[in-house]
Amino acid sequence: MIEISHIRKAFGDKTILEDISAQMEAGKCNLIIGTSGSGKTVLTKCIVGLFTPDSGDVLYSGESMLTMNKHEKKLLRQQIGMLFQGSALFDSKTVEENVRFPLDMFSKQTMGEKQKRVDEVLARVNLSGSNKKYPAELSGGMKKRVGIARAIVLNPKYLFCDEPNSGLDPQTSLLIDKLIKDITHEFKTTTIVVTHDMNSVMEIGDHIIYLHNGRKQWEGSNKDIIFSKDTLLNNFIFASEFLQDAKEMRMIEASKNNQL
Ligand SMILES: Nc1ncnc2c1ncn2[C@@H]1O[C@H](COP(=O)(O)OP(=O)(O)OP(=O)(O)O)[C@@H](O)[C@H]1O
Repeated sequence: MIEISHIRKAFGDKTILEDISAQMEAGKCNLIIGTSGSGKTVLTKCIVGLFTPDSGDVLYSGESMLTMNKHEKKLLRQQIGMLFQGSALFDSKTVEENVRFPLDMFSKQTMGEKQKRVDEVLARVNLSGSNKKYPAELSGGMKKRVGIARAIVLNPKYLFCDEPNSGLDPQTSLLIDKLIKDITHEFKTTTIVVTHDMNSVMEIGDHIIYLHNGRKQWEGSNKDIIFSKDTLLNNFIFASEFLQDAKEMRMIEASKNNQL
């Protein structure tokens, strides 16, 4: 579990994050959502240690990241898998070289052991047989799956996904969401997904943190969201008439189910 407590971050005299506290639960998909510029990336960078908050704390399994020494931070980083926006693969490396990269950096495994692990994670993301391909030969969805394989190759406790659906068609987005959800539940990772994708919010949002102007405006699950009366959240999530109708239908469905 990751706990953030009273995080504040400013750049110069511009306050970006104000007093944000939340818990990211293990074995769950924790989503950070909000309009552009609301502070999602800055908050995520504070959580992974790329930015130091001006005040507040970030606790990984109860231990403050801010007071860790260099060695402890290095150990923590090895427990964090990251899926970057746009996948961030090395174009000059093959799929298997990309996926093996964290093992080359951090593990003392033999080449044979690394190969076995690479094959395992490629199979997990349904890319067996693509080992020798180069990123240029892959579709956007395949690149994301390579990115996911690389993010999980060290068996991370924490998995960060930055806008995993950006640039993907709706059908491929669903597959990527399903993969992230399954991996989270299967390996009990504490997964944090930064997203704009409303479908992801409803499909994989076990726990959602909604930021507005650098503050936590709302927190809850995808089930709570349909009944939320928070106007800002409603305007953000159910922006169009179509989505508003979908929300009403879900509310009717949910209340019917409760009556059964
Ligand atoms: N290194 C930085 N120095 C100064 N200001 C920054 C820095 N990084 C981000 N900001 C500012 O912080 C605010 C929040 O940015 P952030 O990137 O966290 O928003 P976001 O919610 O992730 O937006 P988007 O959805 O567009 O990615 C913006 O006003 C941005 O200009």
